[in-house]
Amino acid sequence: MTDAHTTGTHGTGPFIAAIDQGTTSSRCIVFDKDGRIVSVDQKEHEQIFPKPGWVEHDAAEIWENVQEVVAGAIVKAGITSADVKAIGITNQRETTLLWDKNTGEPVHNALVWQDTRTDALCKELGRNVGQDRFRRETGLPLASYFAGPKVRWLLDNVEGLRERAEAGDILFGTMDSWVIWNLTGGTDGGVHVTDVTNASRTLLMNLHRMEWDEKILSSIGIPAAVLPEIRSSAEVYGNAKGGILDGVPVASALGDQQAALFGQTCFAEGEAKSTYGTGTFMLMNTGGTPVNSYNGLLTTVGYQIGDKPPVYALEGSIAVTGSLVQWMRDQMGLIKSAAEIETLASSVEDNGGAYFVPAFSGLFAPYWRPDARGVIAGLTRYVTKAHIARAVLEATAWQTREISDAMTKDSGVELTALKVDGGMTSNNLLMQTLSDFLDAPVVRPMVAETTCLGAAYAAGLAVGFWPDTDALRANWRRAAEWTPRMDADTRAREYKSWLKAVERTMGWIEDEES
Ligand SMILES: Nc1ncnc2c1ncn2[C@@H]1O[C@H](COP(=O)(O)OP(=O)(O)O)[C@@H](O)[C@H]1O
Ligand SMILES: O=P(O)(O)OC[C@H](O)CO
Repeated sequence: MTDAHTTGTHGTGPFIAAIDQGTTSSRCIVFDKDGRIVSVDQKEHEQIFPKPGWVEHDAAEIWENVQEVVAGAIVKAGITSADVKAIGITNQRETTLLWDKNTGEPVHNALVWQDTRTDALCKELGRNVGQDRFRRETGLPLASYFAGPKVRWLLDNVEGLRERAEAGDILFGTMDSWVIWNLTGGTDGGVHVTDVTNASRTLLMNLHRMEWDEKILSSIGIPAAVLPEIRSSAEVYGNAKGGILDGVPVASALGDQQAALFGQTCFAEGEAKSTYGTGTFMLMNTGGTPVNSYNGLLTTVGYQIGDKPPVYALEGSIAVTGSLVQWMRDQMGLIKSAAEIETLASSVEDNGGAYFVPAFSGLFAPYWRPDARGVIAGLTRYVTKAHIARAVLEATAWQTREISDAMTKDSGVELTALKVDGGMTSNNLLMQTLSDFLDAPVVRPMVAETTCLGAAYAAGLAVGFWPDTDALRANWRRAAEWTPRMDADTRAREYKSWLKAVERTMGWIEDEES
């Protein structure tokens, strides 16, 4: 690893504020013109697990927290709304909310992206409508991960909701829409919009036309009256009404993984980033045309700046990475803090023959198998908790390798380097392992908060705070780099064992159980 630190004093303003409404917390960061962090405020919200496989959030709590962290970040920065030229929004994607437009009340908790309650519904839709149709029109496989089936579940399961939705009283949104609607006035004239990146995660948007797909809407059974207007990722949707940022333009929205792609300045075709948090999401910029995936990736929108044409991306989504480390800490009690996994794993030379495939809620990319469940393979009496810790970290690295292989097959582009960010990238052993398994350099930027940075960049472009993407590229600075050290034979042998362990996870859940 090499270090190339540069820290400087913050500029004197003006500034851009970005709100990241994430899976576990909401945060607000104020950035200066050089893309440096001026202040941060963050608040966690409750994770609600009503049944196995169900995950919900209280959207009213989230909106309260968003207002708190925005005020917190502005106060910490010692500035006023006059110093803030625009607000950008980024968000956990797919998490689905319906609310009453007359009262502003959510009709149910939000159904979180990890929630698997729509598995059976997706199977039924696959039989009736066909998997291919969804792939072709929306770029996505039919899976419970995405928003559309969650909307249908709510309409079917909240009493009287379908009638209210058809009468035009109910609004649907992912968390970007919910935050923007509230920020711009809520029941007092709030704008009901989403951006192309978030819309591309619903299974409802036609990826080629960037419009809601009427045929798909009618086959899933969702009335068009609930849908937000689809807009670009960088334009002024409206001004904040009330609150500490009253009057400031709300000027960007991007799903958090697309925001990280933008914040990592992956503006050229073939550039890729991977974000290591609760889950891991690798995105590669594929330019102006959507690339079909035949290897289990998602075709998605990377970003769209104002009236410029959209830029597409290929994505590999991994459901469980950082959350496996949390599981080791909270459920197994094998470590006291997430950081301790590195010390434990470093106390042994290798995995001792153990491979851990964390298919806790099935496998996402590149398999899309809801019937898979977690497996620790290769156990002997020799294996210690330190070997398991090592296998936990290797699981994240091998899953990235599988996605990188799929990306090369789909795009024809060989990965020359991977830009990384997210909480797990503070783990040096993991980053070295990743570079070893990918056989490519792994690079981490100075500003690790690339998600908020991407939203700030898009908002700043929309209001002319930054002139163009070249100015943003100039802000990107390398903080650390890891290069491969593993020999090719070891890599090939280990990869084969990993793939064998993956095989063992499949088909654990029988049809009737799902
Ligand atoms: N040193 C570490 N080694 C491995 N995993 C870590 C480490 N530090 C944090 N994590 C994991 O990273 C995740 C938090 O990263 P973050 O980017 O904040 O996630 P998110 O945005 O998804 O909430 C947690 O799941 C945690 O277990
Ligand atoms: O909020 P995060 O960082 O866990 O990201 C969640 C993803 O957007 C889910 O697709």
